[in-house]
Amino acid sequence: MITVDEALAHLFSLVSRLEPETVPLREAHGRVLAQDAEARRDQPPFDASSMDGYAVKRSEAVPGASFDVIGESAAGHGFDGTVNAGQAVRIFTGAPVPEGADKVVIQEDVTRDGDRITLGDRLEDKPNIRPRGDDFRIGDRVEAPRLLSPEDVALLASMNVAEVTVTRKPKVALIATGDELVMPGEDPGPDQIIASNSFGLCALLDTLGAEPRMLPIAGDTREALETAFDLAKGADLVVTIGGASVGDHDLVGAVAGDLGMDRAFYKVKMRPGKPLMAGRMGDAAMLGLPGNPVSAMVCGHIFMAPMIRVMQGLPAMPAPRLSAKLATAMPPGSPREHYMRAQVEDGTILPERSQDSGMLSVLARANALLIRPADDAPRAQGDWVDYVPI
Ligand SMILES: Nc1nc2c(c(=O)[nH]1)N[C@H]1C(S)=C(S)[C@@H](COP(=O)(O)OP(=O)(O)OC[C@H]3O[C@@H](n4cnc5c(N)ncnc54)[C@H](O)[C@@H]3O)O[C@H]1N2
Ligand code: MOO
Repeated sequence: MITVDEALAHLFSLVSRLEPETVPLREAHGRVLAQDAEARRDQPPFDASSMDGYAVKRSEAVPGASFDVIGESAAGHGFDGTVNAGQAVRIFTGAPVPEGADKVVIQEDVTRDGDRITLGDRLEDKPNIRPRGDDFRIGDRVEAPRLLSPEDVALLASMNVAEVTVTRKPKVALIATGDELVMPGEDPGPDQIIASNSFGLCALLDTLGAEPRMLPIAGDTREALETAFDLAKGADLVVTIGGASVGDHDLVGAVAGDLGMDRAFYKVKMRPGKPLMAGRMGDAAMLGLPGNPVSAMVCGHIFMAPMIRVMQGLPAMPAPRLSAKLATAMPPGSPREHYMRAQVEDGTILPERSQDSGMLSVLARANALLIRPADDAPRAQGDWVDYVPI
């Protein structure tokens, strides 16, 4: 059996960055920038007022000073003339500051009488002006690779970037295997259960910005699996669920092998997730996940998600880890690296009482996978441990 780190190294060697494509900005959220995007203008494009008030010369803005109001500058409609000594222009937030003015006195500090204003006794020192290019300048870049957040999209819009070049979405085919499985909403027979893993993994793939495709459930026969692999053609990654262990009906490895899968490894020294397999299958990478529902989801976070990120052009990195203080002592760990379902709250982490890899209710209420290294020594309450947020 290989370690989790060794398995990840194999998985990274099975995938590479996909081709770039250009998409409208509206579709950029959650995509990974494949080419730097460049600001097409300065922002603000002119010295802009940050408040509603009066634009004057800063040197004249002293308590009690009076000015003639000679015009108005509103957002979208600037003032054409110049502000000279003793003059003010009525100005609104976002409007261009007129020539000659270098301060905006907020209207709360001003008394107006017709076209004459007088400043109050206590004035703010701030100019209340956002200088041209203060936010960004023409040619400034958002650098690739970058997973685009809603804030990035807002910035790109402001830069007048209407389209971005991003990595194409990884196409992922999901194959659930097992005669016992039926789809949610169907009527299960007495020995049957509902297929849950492909739904959880599809949802995870959605959040990762991939393009999942759920194939029909494949029964435990060679023919059914061959048909499923055939339907998966065209995918960048084929993910099978179940049938990975050593039982008489666990056929995934054998069928994939017969179909030409070049296996990189089988079995990882981890809990849950031991019977994991992976390899190359024609143009696609293949990841065989164990069927136990928690094992499949944990492997989704620990192995599938980092593979997707590499296909998107992001660096080859394990799932990001944080650390927290243990809320309780723990007995010695097991010989396999253990990803324990746990709850993190206010910087402390509490492992769930049940760590059965069939218990989805436990996984669903957990918000962390507490990582115990292989053969970990007993841990005291208050010890720092690593975890992967989920
Ligand atoms: N003799 C041994 N038995 C088992 C071993 C072992 O080393 N020696 N490993 C155990 C471990 S660890 C795991 S994990 C499981 C994995 O087995 P498979 O990948 O072959 O998965 P299945 O047998 O097909 O299913 C296991 C379990 O999960 C349910 N399942 C499967 N697919 C789904 C799905 N899409 N949605 C919901 N539930 C699913 C299935 O009904 C089984 O209950 O093997 C252990 N056995
Ligand atoms: O590895 Mo199994 O995934 O421990 O339940």
